[in-house]
Amino acid sequence: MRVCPSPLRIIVNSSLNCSKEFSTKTCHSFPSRCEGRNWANTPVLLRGRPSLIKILIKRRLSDKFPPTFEIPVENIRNFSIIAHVDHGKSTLADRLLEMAGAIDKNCGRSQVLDKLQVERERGITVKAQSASLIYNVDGTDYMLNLIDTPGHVDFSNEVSRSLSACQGVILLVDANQGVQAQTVANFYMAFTKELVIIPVLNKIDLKNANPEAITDQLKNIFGIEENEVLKISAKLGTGVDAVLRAIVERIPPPPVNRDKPFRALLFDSWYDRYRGAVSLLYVVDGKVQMGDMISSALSGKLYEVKGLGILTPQETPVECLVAGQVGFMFCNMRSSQEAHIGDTIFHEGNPVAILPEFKASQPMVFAGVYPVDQSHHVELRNAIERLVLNDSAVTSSVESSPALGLGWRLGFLGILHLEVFSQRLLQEFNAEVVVTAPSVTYKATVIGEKNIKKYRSSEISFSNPSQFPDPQIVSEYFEPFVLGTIISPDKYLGPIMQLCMDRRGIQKSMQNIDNHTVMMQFILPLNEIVIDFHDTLKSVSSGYASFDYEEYGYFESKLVKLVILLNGIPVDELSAVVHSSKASIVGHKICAKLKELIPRQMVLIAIQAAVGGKIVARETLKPYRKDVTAKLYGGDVTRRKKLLKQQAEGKKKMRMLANINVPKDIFIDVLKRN
Ligand SMILES: Nc1nc2c(ncn2[C@@H]2O[C@H](COP(=O)(O)OP(=O)(O)OP(=O)(O)O)[C@@H](O)[C@H]2O)c(=O)[nH]1
Repeated sequence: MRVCPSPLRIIVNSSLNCSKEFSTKTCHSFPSRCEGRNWANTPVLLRGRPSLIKILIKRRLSDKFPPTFEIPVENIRNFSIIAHVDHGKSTLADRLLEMAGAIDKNCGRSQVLDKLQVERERGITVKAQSASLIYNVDGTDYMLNLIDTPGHVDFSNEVSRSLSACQGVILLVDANQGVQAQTVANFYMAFTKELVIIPVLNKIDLKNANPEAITDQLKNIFGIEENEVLKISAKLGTGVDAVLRAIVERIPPPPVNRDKPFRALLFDSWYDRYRGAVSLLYVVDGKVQMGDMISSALSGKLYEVKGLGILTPQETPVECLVAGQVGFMFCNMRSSQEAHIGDTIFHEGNPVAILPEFKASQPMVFAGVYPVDQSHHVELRNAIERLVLNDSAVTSSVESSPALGLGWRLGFLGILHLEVFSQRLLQEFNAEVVVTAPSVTYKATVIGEKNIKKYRSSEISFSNPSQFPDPQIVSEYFEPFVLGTIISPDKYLGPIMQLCMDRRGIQKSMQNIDNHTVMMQFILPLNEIVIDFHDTLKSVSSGYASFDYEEYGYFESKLVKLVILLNGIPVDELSAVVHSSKASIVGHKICAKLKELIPRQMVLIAIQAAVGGKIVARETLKPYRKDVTAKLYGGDVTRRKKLLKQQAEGKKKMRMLANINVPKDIFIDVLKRN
């Protein structure tokens, strides 16, 4: 808590949630003005005696949150809300927060737990967020630790990470759309972890909602009985109290022991300028207090606990965290790599059994990320390190490119993940980047003793087309496949089958989940789905089909390197690895797309695609000289200079490839098929 001199400005906590400011004439009106609102994080302008205001604030905070160790384990419930994209997870989280009094109904914000700018702009959750609520049922206070998770498949890592701190989940299903692909994936994720599943149908207020039919779907697919299903409207708040009661009644308290030595699972972290790495802990045994010396099982390093707190959903400091609780801790972890997701934290000199580390998701797509200006290399390195701390699914290694300089090859769970990451780099760290064409990781078996020695193994992996091994030294190439699940109304079956066949898919199964809806499984090459499969699927099914996928292993494939040449010079940054049957089609598409994307320049540009020295496609971009001052007849010289300056600024946004200026976003845009 910070108290500044007159006029008094009190910020109980610096991360603002309800950012309305208000002022009062005297401090005596403070309690009444604040009654019933969540003001713990609100900056308050007051005139009065600081000491009195401090007392009022403390009293109010302690009203809501008794010292955390006073809450018995049997009154704690840890749960996540899981669902398909847009089925209403964040809206339900808002209602739960409101009903528990953690946020004010009139604070003027929705989806309160979607804190990132990118989440608010895109209207999707990309980062799981926790909140601890105190909720009273029949005269007993319960501490509910809720985690709102993302719905998109590219962020499934966030869901599985969150579930490791929970004993139950709310499986939310849109009563209009019904069971979708991520509903199935999320259900099985919770089911295999043996968590209690509370099925909840949302959006029953919608005119087209059909709760009875969707209840049947839940029964057919998951064997969920009708009497287990709750029906709510998260938007209007209808039935949400029954959800809170079900959480208390159906989900068991965490299986923890407060008498054992301290042991906690580090399951999320973020970077703070002043405090370094902040870790989110699920305390499994014992308790941790301010000033304790703790150790990390993975690094063996020692730290002194400098701060502890719970998220309410604002950061609320506490003196200690006890077994069963979810809370944050900072302890002078200066380097981002020190806060390792899945690590076990314990008291110094008191080793404990290491908690099972959860299986990290493997990155599916890789792309080169380079600073727009090489002089910003160090700043970008720091930004990437800090962002990776908050997004543990991203992997990174250093790489360089003749055209783009020094950069990193980053691994992502999908294209949306890549786009969100680069958007966060810009918004949260002011780091503008060039992202190269995304690619998946291929494998090859190398032959010849000399070559095996050179590569140090007979099997090599590569994700960058520039590392494509010479076909003469390779006996087989392998590419990764996924098992895709598609759920759609049956009237779109034809176009969906056609799309999957076009993408080299093999049908594995088909099941009716009700009279109008089918669930299909296809084995698909990952490189055929990473870029635009989801968008195309949506467009062929008028938006009704949903898609989810999981790894299915590597299979032999006839791969070739499709080299793109600009005026005869090969450009690795634009080249791609493709199946031989698709080389010509993809080559024509890339050349046509490049013709569209590269601005006409003063020289003629030949755009060619080649496989093994044979040209498979060609486009020609005619020369053009743009005299921006041509329209000026006489007039002031400053106008002429202004136009030339604008033209020079435009050129700065271009990258030089094979002596040709190209827009910096060309690498991703060229792969988008539409
Ligand atoms: N009519 C109606 N609309 C709802 C209800 N619940 C949520 N919505 C709307 O559904 C849309 C998606 O809601 P969100 O809460 O963002 O969904 P989400 O599941 O958190 O979305 P992701 O995190 O992106 O997966 C928003 O426009 C909400 O206003 C409801 O009960 N009734």
